Amino acid sequence: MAPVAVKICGLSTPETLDAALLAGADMVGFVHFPRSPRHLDLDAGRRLSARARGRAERVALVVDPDDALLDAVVEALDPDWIQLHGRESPERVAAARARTGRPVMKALGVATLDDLARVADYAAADRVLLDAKPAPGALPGGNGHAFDWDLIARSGLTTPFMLSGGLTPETVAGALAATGARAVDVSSGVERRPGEKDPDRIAAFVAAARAGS
Ligand SMILES: O=C(O)c1ccccc1NCC(=O)[C@H](O)[C@H](O)COP(=O)(O)O
Repeated sequence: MAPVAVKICGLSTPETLDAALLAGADMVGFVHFPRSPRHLDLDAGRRLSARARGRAERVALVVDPDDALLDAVVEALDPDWIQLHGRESPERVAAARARTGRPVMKALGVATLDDLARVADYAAADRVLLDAKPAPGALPGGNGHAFDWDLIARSGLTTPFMLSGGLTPETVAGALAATGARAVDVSSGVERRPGEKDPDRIAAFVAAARAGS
């Protein structure tokens, strides 16, 4: 069986990006969303993404982007993936995929079985990322909250997914066992404080995910 794929999201410095690459992360995520403590402007995103080129799959994360923002992010970061982390419809996912020529990962917030039923609507996405549904007024993601993993088994979900939301080096092995996920994503759980990644926790997360495979 292939090893569990690991994405480290919200990287914002060369040092922490290098820590993720050295640890063997499969995907590295760059957030372009001004409200986020992990926001990178396009110039900073361009530099970090270039640094990771060919060393991991680079993910540009945007929230309800219009076409102009999609174009600008693709021009600057030349990402391997686009992650849509807002309220994008299935039609918008398909349009973003066609416009950018990049695979699209669509994040879906999960709090109930009904939320998991929505996965079936997103066949246009190349990958679905299941994250905790944010509280009203909170950021769309990166909140460090887990959802009830038992919902996944109860839903009968058969579509492959990336598991996200409140994962840490301490919990990721249990999450893999509980959900059967073959891909995981983390942001807050490898930080010292919002927006400040910890290289040691990044390494510990990747090792724990691989050990739990
Ligand atoms: O990380 C952010 O600041 C962010 C802001 C706006 C939309 C999405 C965001 N992050 C999305 C991610 O992919 C996170 O890794 C995911 O939500 C898990 O975050 P966490 O629970 O903190 O590990």
